[in-house]
Amino acid sequence: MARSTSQLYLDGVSVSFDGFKAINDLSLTIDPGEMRAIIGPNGAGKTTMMDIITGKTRPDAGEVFFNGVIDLTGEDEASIAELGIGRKFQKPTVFESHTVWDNLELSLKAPRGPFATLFHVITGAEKKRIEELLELIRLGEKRDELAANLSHGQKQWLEIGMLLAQDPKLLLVDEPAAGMTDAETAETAELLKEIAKDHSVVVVEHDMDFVRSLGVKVTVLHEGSVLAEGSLDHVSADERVVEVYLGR
Ligand SMILES: Nc1ncnc2c1ncn2[C@@H]1O[C@H](COP(=O)(O)OP(=O)(O)OP(=O)(O)O)[C@@H](O)[C@H]1O
Repeated sequence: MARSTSQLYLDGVSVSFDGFKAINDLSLTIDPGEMRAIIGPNGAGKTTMMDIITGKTRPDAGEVFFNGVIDLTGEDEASIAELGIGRKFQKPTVFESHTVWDNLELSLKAPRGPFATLFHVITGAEKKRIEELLELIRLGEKRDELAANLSHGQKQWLEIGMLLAQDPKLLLVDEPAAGMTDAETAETAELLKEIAKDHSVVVVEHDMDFVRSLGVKVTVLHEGSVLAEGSLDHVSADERVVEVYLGR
């Protein structure tokens, strides 16, 4: 697909650590409003790819564009977040000693330095947005609960809600189902599908049942580049994918 109409565009991206090519001529395009699952063995370069997109790691070569025109290799982490790329790390990082509601309120995108945050009076529109987020992340009943008292899965959902409060265009989600109960995993797939109705989403995941339930195009990474791409059935039928990953 053309760069100009893409949400995220990587072309010929490489990065080495001490001479080892963690990302090797990687090319990948995500459409606006697309959800994509990224799978691949340990060390395939999934985390490094996310680090490059979010400005944590600079590529040695290649192009990385957001919204078709914004060269991310020229931006730092803070400005990339500001541009509308949200990243959810594997481990939830919510404010444990605050309530669910306050976690969301503190995350809302608003023009606020330290003083604005301290003296900010929440508007009706902001309250409505928090209500919407609470419903989406299945925590309406837990709004007054301290985040510390949530289950692992609920903390993951809260953090996803906190990212959404920033109004990102693209959400990068690293192994959301890890450590979740089966019921939470199934609910997380539904949640991501709802989010993908109006965001682009990139999900890295090892749980193949979870990936199947997302029902989206899958990219298999291996040794820093794309080994296969297509539906889960398509890539699962690829002998090379079975050999390096699925057959293990
Ligand atoms: N900062 C770094 N310095 C040196 N080597 C690194 C660095 N970051 C990543 N690597 C190496 O690059 C390779 C790719 O790692 P990466 O973490 O991106 O893989 P991954 O696909 O995310 O794996 P996993 O599924 O285990 O999370 C690995 O061999 C890793 O050891």
